[in-house]
Amino acid sequence: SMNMLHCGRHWLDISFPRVMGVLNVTPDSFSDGGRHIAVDDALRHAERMLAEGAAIIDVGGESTRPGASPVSPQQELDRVAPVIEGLVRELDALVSVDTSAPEVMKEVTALGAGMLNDVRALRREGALQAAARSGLPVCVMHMIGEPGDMQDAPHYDQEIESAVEQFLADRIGACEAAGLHRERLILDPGFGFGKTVEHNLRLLNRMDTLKRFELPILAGMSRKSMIGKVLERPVEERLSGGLALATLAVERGARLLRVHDVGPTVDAANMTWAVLQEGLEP
Ligand SMILES: Nc1nc2[nH]c(SCCc3ccc(S(N)(=O)=O)cc3)nc2c(=O)[nH]1
Repeated sequence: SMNMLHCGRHWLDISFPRVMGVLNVTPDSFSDGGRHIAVDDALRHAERMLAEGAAIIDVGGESTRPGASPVSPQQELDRVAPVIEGLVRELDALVSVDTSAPEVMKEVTALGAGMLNDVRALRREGALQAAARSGLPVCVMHMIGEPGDMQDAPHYDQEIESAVEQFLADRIGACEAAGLHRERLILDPGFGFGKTVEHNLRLLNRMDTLKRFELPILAGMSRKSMIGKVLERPVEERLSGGLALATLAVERGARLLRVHDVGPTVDAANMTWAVLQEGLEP
């Protein structure tokens, strides 16, 4: 139904805004010697985010920040598999996996992942089929180009919100044609993926147009350059800006917020929700 997402062995109530905590499993922390320490560190970080109110932990084996270089599915799996196993077995966490690779989707589903998060919106060969077979909810996100070139003078022949809306409508159609029911989809405008700062600001301001799809919306703006460029703050000083964006995203209809600073964002989202609901729902 609209308000509950079936995420493998978890049911996620999205009748109110939920926070997704970002867990970095960067390659350098997984050099052979450091693997176990790095996995333990990751699990402790996840435990803290869960204690701060994260409903989901988001793990990715491929960096998709601007300029990042591609990784093989095996490299992705080597990075995320040990962490997913720990998250599932030790913390019983609802785990979202950032991947575009069908092989990774299949393997992480077997490991107990609860959600797939594909910044390429299942456009890779075999991804639609793998996502459909997983039975999991899938976040499909708008991105133009690849991380290596997406920020090279991003340009659109139409308004950004129309381009994003058209792209997501097309992906919803492709998913349904592949037997992936639209109720399993989460939509994401993809802040920072092939967009200028002005594109990102306009996109957030007009994000309520995505409500027409009647599907949950995910927004990921935490510590991104749209904050840095407006406030002229380095990445470690972008929390206040990020909370302003999270508040606006909830007001514009987002139900999932992908962030690094879980506790503060949970409070900002809950405060915003209380105003929108004009009270503390039973
Ligand atoms: N669904 C979903 N998944 C995501 N995974 C990531 S990783 C962030 C990569 C990045 C870093 C920094 C900039 S920038 N140049 O704007 O600061 C852009 C992209 N993000 C998202 C997001 O939003 N949604």
